[in-house]
Amino acid sequence: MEEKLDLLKIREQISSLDNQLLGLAAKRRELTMNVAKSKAHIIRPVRDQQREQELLVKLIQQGKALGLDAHYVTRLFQLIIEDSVLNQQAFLQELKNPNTKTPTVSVAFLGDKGSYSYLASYRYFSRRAEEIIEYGCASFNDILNQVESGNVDYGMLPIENTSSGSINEVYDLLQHTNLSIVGELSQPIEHCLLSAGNTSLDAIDTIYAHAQPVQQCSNFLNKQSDIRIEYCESSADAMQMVEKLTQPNVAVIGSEEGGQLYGLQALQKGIANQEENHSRFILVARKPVDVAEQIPAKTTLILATGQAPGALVDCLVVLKQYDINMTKLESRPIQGRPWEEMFYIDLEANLKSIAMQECLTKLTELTRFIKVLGCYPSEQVNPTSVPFAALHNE
Ligand SMILES: O=C(O)C(=O)C[C@]1(C(=O)O)C=C[C@@H](O)C=C1
Repeated sequence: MEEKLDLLKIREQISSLDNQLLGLAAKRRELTMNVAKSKAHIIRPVRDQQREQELLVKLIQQGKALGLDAHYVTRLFQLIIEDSVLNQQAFLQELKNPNTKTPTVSVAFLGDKGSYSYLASYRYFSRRAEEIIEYGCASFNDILNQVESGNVDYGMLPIENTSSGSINEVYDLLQHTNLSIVGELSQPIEHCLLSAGNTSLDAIDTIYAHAQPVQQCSNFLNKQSDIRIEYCESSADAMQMVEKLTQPNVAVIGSEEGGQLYGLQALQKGIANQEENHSRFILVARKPVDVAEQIPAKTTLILATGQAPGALVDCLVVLKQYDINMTKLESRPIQGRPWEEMFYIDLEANLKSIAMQECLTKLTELTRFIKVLGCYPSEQVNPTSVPFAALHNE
């Protein structure tokens, strides 16, 4: 009895400390927003990795004196700094594009509540809007139509995945749209096998899933004998189906978070081929945005070269001349022109920079067709590493 009382008391103390930690995290966030306001005036980059490293090294030393290990302190503060960077970026971006600031946004995404695109939409706008009007769509084409017609403000589209690669259908649709890419988001995708009610893996003979998760979980699925895959338009459709059937022999591939919306439980977690499974999403809108100078920007282009030997190489040499880094190069066939390719290129550059403008002029001379799909803030916050000596007591 005494032990139980003790446990309750200790837990109360822990909860009270956790609450204080949250209060401090909120105060820190407020201070970093003041930093962002100051950087808006003096036009300094949001990221200062030297300051981050000094901060981490000092915190590791202070943590050691308190009995906290270096890796724990590093991970904790890398996460806090990532939040700080992303919030500062969102703030500066709103300042640069005041017309885009609205408390309510309408977003079209693939599938219904609980789909990966639904979760990505909520995550992206958690820093940017107070309310989301959801618009679940049956296809990628429908998402673009909803934005193009003015029915919704934004469309969220998956573009690539670390295990299954590029999503070709989305690339092909981007060739023909007038919409602009205004944002990106990298979202961890944690596939689970979910079921309605109590059952076991052995009892499952039918799995409902979207084609992408099936591809990304092929190793797990190949190991299951006598399993039938029922393909669905989206992961949300698949989850709805399994919720409706409520049978012990059916399961669905989806996220645990999404499954909770349908009362589904995880039979097995982490079933993707690659442990680190991430999808990159792009956000499209009718009007392009400008990216604040303090933020790392990406510009996405599509271009078609002539059939001359080395035509693509000539374009890449121009990027090298202007010291512009390319983070992705994808090629897709051009409809009606057999064996000709359209190239999609992601560049680490702000469209409004002099280098990018001059580079575009040169690329235009070298290509048959060129179009800027958008310039948007890069959401990739690579954690600052700490020197080996700081981590290892030296
Ligand atoms: O000190 C700054 O300049 C900040 O922007 C704050 C902060 C932090 O959260 O500590 C965030 C980003 C920078 O890379 C460095 C530090």
